[in-house]
Amino acid sequence: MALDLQVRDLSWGPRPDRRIIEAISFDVPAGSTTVIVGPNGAGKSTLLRSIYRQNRPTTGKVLVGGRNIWRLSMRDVSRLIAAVLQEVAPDFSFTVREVVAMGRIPYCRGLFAHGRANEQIIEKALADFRLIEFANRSFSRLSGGEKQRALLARAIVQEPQLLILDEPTNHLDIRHQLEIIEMLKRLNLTVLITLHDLNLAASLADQVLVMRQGRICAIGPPLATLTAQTIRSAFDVEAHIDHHPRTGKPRLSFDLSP
Ligand SMILES: Nc1ncnc2c1ncn2[C@@H]1O[C@H](COP(=O)(O)OP(=O)(O)OP(=O)(O)O)[C@@H](O)[C@H]1O
Repeated sequence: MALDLQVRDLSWGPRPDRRIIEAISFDVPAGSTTVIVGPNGAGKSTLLRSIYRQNRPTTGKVLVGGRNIWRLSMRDVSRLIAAVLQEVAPDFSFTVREVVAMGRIPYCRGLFAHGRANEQIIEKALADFRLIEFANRSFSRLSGGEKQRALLARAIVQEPQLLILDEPTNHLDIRHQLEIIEMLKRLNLTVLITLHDLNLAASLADQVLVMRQGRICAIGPPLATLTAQTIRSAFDVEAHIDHHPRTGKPRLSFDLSP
């Protein structure tokens, strides 16, 4: 069962006189996907960190399934929300299977998951993310894209109601990018994700949230938000938009403003 996310009047800054995100309010309906896009420094990662309890909001609140996440224990939050954020992946001296198994910690007493049900969940994620051949290898010896897939698998085995992902495709080759997008579409989860690739955003999103200078500058379905005008105002580039011949989704190409 997926739960909805409600973000209300959320602001955060490192100091009282410096706000990086300001007055952000939006909903992600249960089971749907919202993609956050915006130029470098717009505040996308800061917004995700403020939703995932890393930044205590300066103002506002975050509700998952109607529950204020700051009023829940960390264990309860870990059963509700899984996140793969931009922080450099720690140099774990664990195997890939062990890293993925850590996603089961919120459901276990010890550090590693035991029992048949846990093992099945972990093996399925290793297979879904094409990690079987790396399962017994040290996480620290993987390539950037392989690490990314292992961290995504760890988030999925957490069986969250809400999945928060910051640029999960940035190290992936095109095949793995498309596989991750297809997998996210199939999950019955509420997903909040940042992407720089506006074509991937158009293909995945039920809703697109466009950010600029710490604020929302557009929010709505891809066809209403990924317009030439919004893209010009957020990114200062010209966008040419047609439609993918098979899927009918918006297809975007860009050049610099004359
Ligand atoms: N803890 C912090 N203290 C001071 N400034 C910060 C802090 N965290 C982020 N910033 C600044 O806030 C702005 C927004 O950063 P953020 O990482 O949220 O942007 P972003 O939209 O995710 O960018 P990118 O697309 O480059 O990843 C940047 O100018 C960044 O330097």
